[in-house]
Amino acid sequence: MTITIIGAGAIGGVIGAYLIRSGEEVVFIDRDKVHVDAMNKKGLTIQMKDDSFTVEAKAYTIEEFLAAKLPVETIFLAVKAQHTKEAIEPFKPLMKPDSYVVSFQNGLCEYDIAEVVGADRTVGCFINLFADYLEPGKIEYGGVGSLYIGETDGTVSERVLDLKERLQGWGEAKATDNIFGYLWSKLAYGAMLTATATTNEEIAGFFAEPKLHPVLNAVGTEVLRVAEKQGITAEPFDNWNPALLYPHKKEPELQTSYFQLAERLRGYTKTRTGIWRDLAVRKRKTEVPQQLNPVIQIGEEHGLAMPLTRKLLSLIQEIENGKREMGMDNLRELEAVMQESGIS
Ligand SMILES: NC(=O)C1=CN([C@@H]2O[C@H](COP(=O)(O)OP(=O)(O)OC[C@H]3O[C@@H](n4cnc5c(N)ncnc54)[C@H](OP(=O)(O)O)[C@@H]3O)[C@@H](O)[C@H]2O)C=CC1
Ligand SMILES: CC(C)(CO)C(=O)C(=O)O
Repeated sequence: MTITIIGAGAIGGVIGAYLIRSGEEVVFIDRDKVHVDAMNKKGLTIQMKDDSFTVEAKAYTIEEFLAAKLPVETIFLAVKAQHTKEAIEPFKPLMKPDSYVVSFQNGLCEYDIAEVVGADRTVGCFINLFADYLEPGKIEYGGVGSLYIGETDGTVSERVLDLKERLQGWGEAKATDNIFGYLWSKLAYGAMLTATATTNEEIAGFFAEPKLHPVLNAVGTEVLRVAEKQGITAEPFDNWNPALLYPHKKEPELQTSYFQLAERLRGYTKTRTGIWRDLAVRKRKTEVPQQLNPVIQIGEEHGLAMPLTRKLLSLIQEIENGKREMGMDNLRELEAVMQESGIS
């Protein structure tokens, strides 16, 4: 069965290249024609710390793919959250009755996908590897992380087990009956990482510095409260264990886990978030509103004021709009909101 990857950037590129290498039939669709042409001409290169490999790749722009009238079977969606719906819509008419879309994204994109193709054709995925698009035809695989596949209704279906097997070509993918537990846990962790992206500092330094832990804790706690209200059990992964932070902070284990996380991140060649990269390098809008607005909205529905998440979103949007510089002063503003709110 062909895997059609929509969005051949950091995540789509890494997953696709490994699957091609393991013998899967993979087709890439990306809106960046220069990248598409480079992949077709010289293959797709995955650059790691001490190694690299190149695979032959079949890639199309959206228009080229639609003109070729190729069928679509399994779709892996790996665009930034704000492009979710527009990325799938053109391909919906090409999907077969048993085709489905897997979200290789951060956030709660599964809900957006379900609105386009239906909940029964949407499969959830949590991914925590670290990667960056470097140049046309070249992706940096900057650090290995977990990958879980699961149905949004919590069942472990045949297609989930099949995907898990096929993804072994990338690495140790696992099936889960609690995909939203991973996605909400990543939303909390991701909000903490988003706070780091308001500065120019590396992520590892935040987890290594105890003075910065209170503000990270407050940002993570606010999201985990919403998850709890939703009846979600947030899952641990890759040295991040939400149960050490919320509902009751468990020290000294929490601090020890942050030091371990810092150690893990120091081994990665990708040292900052994709959000930081969009702001500082690629100079474009981030996916932060698509990730944080739903959390704020759901939090408010539960009667939570969400001051830290709101402040974080406004900091990022002001940086996007050129109204604010990146820097540690932004963290100080977040700390002030933390103190006012009493959240720790
Ligand atoms: N990078 C990472 O380490 C991690 C990323 N994630 C998540 O994975 C998702 C993908 O991120 P990432 O791979 O970093 O993003 P990238 O920007 O590297 O890749 C996305 C690619 O999709 C292309 N694209 C955008 N819109 C469309 C469209 N409508 N049709 C086809 N292609 C399109 C983009 O083109 P253009 O550049 O022109 O917009 C880009 O080439 C995000 O939700 C992110 O949060 C999760 C874990 C780790
Ligand atoms: C920080 C990271 C790598 C965490 O998975 C990420 O999601 C991104 O860079 O977009």
